[in-house]
Amino acid sequence: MVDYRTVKSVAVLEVNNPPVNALSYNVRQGLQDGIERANKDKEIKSIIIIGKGRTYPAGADISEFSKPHKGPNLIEVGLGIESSRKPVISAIHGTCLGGGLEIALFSHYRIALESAKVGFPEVALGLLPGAHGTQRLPRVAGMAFAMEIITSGRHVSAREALQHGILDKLVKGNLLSESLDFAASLPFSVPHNRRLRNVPAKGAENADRIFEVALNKVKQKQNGFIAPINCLKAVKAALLPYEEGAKIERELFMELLTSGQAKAQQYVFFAERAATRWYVSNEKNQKKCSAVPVKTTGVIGAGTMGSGIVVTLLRAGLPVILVEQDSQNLERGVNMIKGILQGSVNLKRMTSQQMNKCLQQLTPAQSLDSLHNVDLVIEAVFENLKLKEEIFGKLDEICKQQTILCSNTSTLDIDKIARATKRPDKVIGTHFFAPAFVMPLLENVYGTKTSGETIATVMNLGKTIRKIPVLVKTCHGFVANRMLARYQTEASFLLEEGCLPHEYDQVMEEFGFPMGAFKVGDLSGLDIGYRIRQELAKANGYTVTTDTRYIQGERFSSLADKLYELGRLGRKTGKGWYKYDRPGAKEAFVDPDVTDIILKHCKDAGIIRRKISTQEIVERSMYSSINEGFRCLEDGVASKPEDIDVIWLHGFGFPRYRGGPMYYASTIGLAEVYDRICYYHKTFPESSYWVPSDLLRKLATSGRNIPMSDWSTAATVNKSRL
Ligand SMILES: CCCCCCCC/C=C\C/C=C/C(=O)SCCNC(=O)CCNC(=O)[C@H](O)C(C)(C)COP(=O)(O)OP(=O)(O)OC[C@H]1O[C@@H](n2cnc3c(N)ncnc32)[C@H](O)[C@@H]1OP(=O)(O)O
Repeated sequence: MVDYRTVKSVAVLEVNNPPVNALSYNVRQGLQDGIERANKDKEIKSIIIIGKGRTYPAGADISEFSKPHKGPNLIEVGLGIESSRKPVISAIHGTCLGGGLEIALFSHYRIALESAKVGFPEVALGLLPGAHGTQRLPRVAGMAFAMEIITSGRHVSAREALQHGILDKLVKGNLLSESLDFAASLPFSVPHNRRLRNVPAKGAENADRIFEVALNKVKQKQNGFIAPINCLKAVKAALLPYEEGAKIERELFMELLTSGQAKAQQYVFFAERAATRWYVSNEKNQKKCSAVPVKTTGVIGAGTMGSGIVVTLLRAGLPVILVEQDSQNLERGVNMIKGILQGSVNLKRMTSQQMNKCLQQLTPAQSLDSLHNVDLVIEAVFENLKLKEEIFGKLDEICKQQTILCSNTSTLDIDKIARATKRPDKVIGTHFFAPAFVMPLLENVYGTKTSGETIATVMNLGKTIRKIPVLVKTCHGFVANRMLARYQTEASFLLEEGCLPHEYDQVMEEFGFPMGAFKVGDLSGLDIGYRIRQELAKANGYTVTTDTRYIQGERFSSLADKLYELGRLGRKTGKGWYKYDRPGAKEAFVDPDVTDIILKHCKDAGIIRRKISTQEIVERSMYSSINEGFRCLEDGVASKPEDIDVIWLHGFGFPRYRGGPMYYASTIGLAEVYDRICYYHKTFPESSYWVPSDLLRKLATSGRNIPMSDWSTAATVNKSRL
């Protein structure tokens, strides 16, 4: 794990733990042994720590946090490095992160390739840099920079790190030979100030103010997360004598390590990576199927979704032909695209030059014929099966044989859309989330006949356009909207039974969602849900009016439709579930008119309102969705619970520190979740989605604590084997 070799009078400790040289037990042991050995060897004058392969150590081994501790800990290894009598140089390339940067800061000198990045991403794992990182960074880079870097977790370029004193020298070319030259230029002993414990933290004079500003910022931007607050407290402790500060860091670290938040965030780290891996069958899976190259693309529909998708493709360097039949709509779409890109320039996320380059790649067109030669088309027209079938039929005639045809449908059956073509193997759903140029999720939806190659191509496309692609099987609503429907329906029933929109939203925002369901409704527009309900009714042969209380025996709330019919479409009309200062404004105010509408609705329907507890709001919103999540696993629509969690984290802003709905269920305990679902099923028999999922029942009543990794397999085995 750590190869020891000597080059002239220099000991080179090369960390060899692919893929990212994480500081696993064997690496820590190897570094400790190597430092001791080099110090004992009279021929050795200095020591270089370097990473083999793609990077200097990118941090502690995250998978070890949940296991019993083995070997020397990172602090012991670091202290051994710092107290080395012979100068230790960290030679950095790739991503020097977390524990890796701590090892570098224990070293006496840091030299790096210009392409390297450094950072403390622990905050994203619910932790703080607990091997004295919070004590050492302020000593080289100052309190303000340390607080910013440690609470944001951002990766800092080598050049910026040099400017802030984190690195001593940048080099090009061969890192080892540059480091050997650097070593040769050093004194034989370690100067006092190269041991960072001997140096005071910079910026002490303004520390209180810096702390307050930083604290306000994290409370605003990372509300609900405890790690950023502990990070700040730990950095502030760097003003104390070194040992005292390190003791405080340790206490704050241990508090985080044992918190549910850190465990959830570490679960998310691995879940996000697991979600990009896909397996449909022995023949259709990531290992066996390769993506085809996508060099040219087309998007159909220049509405909000279509335009957002175009921006996403353009930003990834892909040329796009945007097709919209109506010239005014096309012009509006192109202006929207320009506006979004200009917004990125204003926010300094891209340069004007980059924006112009993107726009040069955009070809507006009014006919589908212009798509004849593209590699991949994404249809983003209104959610209407007939319309989509018609478009796919035409595309099949127009596009070259190899073109992959994608639909941005959010609910419709991919198999039905595919049937409109003679190439069902090349038809797939690519469900983007609004706004498409912001939301990281891409829910890719395969149909019965979609080929492995097509799946591989859109999973690959997801990465190319910097989204998190998750693969699911077709069904009505797929995973995201199928589960969300439960969540939203329960929210609407809670309004009928006693909540007001702001009361409901406050509870779910305190749970950790960035916005409650009613604020989200106002943001998306109440016309969207209205049209979907009308389309669904048409497709299934029933009618929905503002008097409807039941649809095919199922309870239904027409409150949202009542608001729609009053022209309350949400933010865009300045009125929805809330009122706004003007159309398009963001700040929502409680509207007494909405309270009156709700109260009248309840009176007319003979509903007796009651006080609803926070617990009931959270349980009904989350457990109804979780029950549906288990059904998705049961049906094979989702292949693993991690996929569902990633969908909620990146599609709906589920709080990361709770891991995702399925992980959240595991922390509550499946037996408890199941009991409550049974209770709600008894209480609300007219909502069939409360019927407990078979899989959940199996898992909850097995008498064992079955790990999440076994939930999907449990869907296919019978109870006696659980
Ligand atoms: C008495 C108690 C005393 C306690 C004393 C001890 C106190 C201090 C202890 C610890 C403090 C230090 C904490 C840390 O260092 S936490 C870790 C900080 N580092 C990170 O968070 C980096 C995480 N990794 C990444 O961000 C990326 O992987 C990357 C930027 C390094 C590379 O990105 P990319 O090229 O896109 O690769 P992948 O992300 O796909 O990763 C490849 C592969 O590697 C796995 N992996 C990555 N990092 C780690 C890691 N740190 N630990 C374990 N595994 C890691 C990743 O899961 C992928 O695996 P695969 O999916 O199976 O391929």
